Amino acid sequence: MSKTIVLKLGGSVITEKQNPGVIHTTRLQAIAETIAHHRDLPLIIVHGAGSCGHPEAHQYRIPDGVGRENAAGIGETHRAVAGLNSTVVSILRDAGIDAVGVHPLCGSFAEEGRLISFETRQLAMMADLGIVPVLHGDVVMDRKRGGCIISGDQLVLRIAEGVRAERVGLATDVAGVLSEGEVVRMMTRSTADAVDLGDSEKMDVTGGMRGKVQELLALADTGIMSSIFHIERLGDFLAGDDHGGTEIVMEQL
Ligand SMILES: Nc1ncnc2c1ncn2[C@@H]1O[C@H](COP(=O)(O)OP(=O)(O)OP(=O)(O)O)[C@@H](O)[C@H]1O
Ligand SMILES: C=C(C)CCOP(=O)(O)O
Repeated sequence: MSKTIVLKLGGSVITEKQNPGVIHTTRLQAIAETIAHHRDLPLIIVHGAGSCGHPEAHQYRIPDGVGRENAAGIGETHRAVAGLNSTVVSILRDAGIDAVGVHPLCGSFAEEGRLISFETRQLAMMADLGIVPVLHGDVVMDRKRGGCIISGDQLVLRIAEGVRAERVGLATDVAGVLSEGEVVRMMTRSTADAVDLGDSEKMDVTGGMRGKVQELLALADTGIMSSIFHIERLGDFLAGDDHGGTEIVMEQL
C-alpha cells in the first residue's frame, strides 16, 4: 500500500450542472486553499465533467458509440472537459500546488466502455515527487464502440488499484450516499442493494450516484476502501478525520 491519496472532485461541485460551461471558480479557489494546507500529502486528483462535457457527450450521443457521423463529438467533448481541466489546474497552481493536467484521451484505450489500457506508474512517480497530477472524466477511443465516455469514477477505480492508494475520497454535493434522508455511514456490496440510488438529477451520461457506487464497490472488492463526502468536509478527509460521509468497504465474510 502506498501513501498516495486519490481525490475526486465531483462535476456537481466544480461546475454548475444546470448551466452548460459554467465553472464554479470561487468554489475551486476555496478547494485549492484547503488542498494547499495539506501540500505534503502525495495526491492524485481526478475531476468530473459536470456541465463541461456531459452536455456535449449527450448531444453527440457518445454513449451509443462513435462512427464517422458523430466522430466530431470526440473533439467537442474533449475540448469542453479539457478546458475545465485547464481552469482547475490553473487555480490549483495559483494556490501554490504543483498541479499538472493529464488527459485520459491521450494514451488510454477502452473496450465496451471499460479501460483496457491505462498506465498509472507515471502518476505514482509524480505524486512521490510532490507533483499533483490532475485527471478528468474523458472521451477515450474504444475498440468495439469507436469511442466511449470514461467517467472520473472509473478512473478513480483504475488509479487507486494501480497505485494501491492509501485513501480514496470522492467529494460531491451531497453529504454521502443517502437513504431516507440519512447518510449511510458504511456500505458493502450486500448492503448497497437496499439503498435507492437514483440517477443524478442533472444531465449525466455516466450513471450519477449509481455509477459512482458501482465503481467504488469494485474497488472495495480489491481491499481498498473509499469515502463519499460533502465538499465542505474536504479538509476533514485530507486530515484523516471523520468527514460525516459514506465509507464503501469490502464485504466481511
Ligand atoms: N441515494 C443517493 N444519495 C445521494 N445522492 C444521490 C442518491 N441518488 C441519487 N443521488 C444524486 O447523485 C448526485 C451526485 O452524483 P453526481 O454524478 O452528480 O456527482 P458528481 O461526482 O459530483 O458528478 P460527476 O459525475 O459529473 O463528477 C447527487 O447530487 C444526487 O442528486
Ligand atoms: C462526460 C465526460 C467527458 C466525462 C464524464 O466524467 P464524470 O463527470 O466523472 O462522469
